[in-house]
Amino acid sequence: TRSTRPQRMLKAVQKNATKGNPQSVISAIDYFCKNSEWAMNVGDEKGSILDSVVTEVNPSTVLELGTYCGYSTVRIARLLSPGTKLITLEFNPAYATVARQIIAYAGLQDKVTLVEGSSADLIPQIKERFGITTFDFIFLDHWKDRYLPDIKLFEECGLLRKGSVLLADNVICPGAPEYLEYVRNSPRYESRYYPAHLEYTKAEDGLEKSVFLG
Ligand SMILES: O=C(NCc1cccc(CNc2ccc3[nH]ncc3c2)c1)c1cc(-c2ccc(F)cc2)cc(O)c1O
Ligand SMILES: [Mg+2]
Repeated sequence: TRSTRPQRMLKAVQKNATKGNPQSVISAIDYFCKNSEWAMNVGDEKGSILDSVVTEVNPSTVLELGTYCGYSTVRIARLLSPGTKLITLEFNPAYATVARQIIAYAGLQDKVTLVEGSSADLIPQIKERFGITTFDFIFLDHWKDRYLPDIKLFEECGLLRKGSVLLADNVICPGAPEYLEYVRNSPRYESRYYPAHLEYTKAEDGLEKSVFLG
């Protein structure tokens, strides 16, 4: 049967990247998406903004919602201090299978815990399952209609502390209007929009960075 796009992306990584070299894995995926098939990775333009925010925060505890093929997982994990791990959550088992292999190819498997499941189920379990009190950095890149319910869930579960940084992909395209309205109008967040473009296209998109004020 015909391969899937994530499987073809994995093949491109295995063919064009150097094992254990995260930057070469990032470049191989971007090349594949620009020259072969578009895919919903955060991409190089928004990825550079992600890099700068992660570097600025230098987080000890990290959560990513929406692994897909692991592109942003690799971007984040390659920047973490030694001993720091990130938890990434993926609902689609086929995506998770490819992501594990791409993360391993980059040599970052020891810095990543990939959990299969949905945010609604996992978020309330995080404290007991992973011994985490609060997150320093959260990257939202899963179903766009889950951004708002999930940020409220983070608050309810006490997973945010004064200074926790949430970075949301696709706030323009496909869009997360209710989430934007919430973080931009809530007195509990300081929000800032980083304009960019939808990965590998000229369409407008951007990232919203929101700092929890406690
Ligand atoms: O929709 C998007 N991504 C989310 C997504 C999408 C599908 C499946 C999953 C399954 N993974 C999943 C689900 C629920 C979950 N709960 N907790 C974890 C978790 C994980 C996740 C997206 C779309 C576009 C886009 C498409 C088309 C177009 F024309 C323009 C733009 C661009 C992006 O950058 C995007 O990020
Ligand atoms: Mg995205």
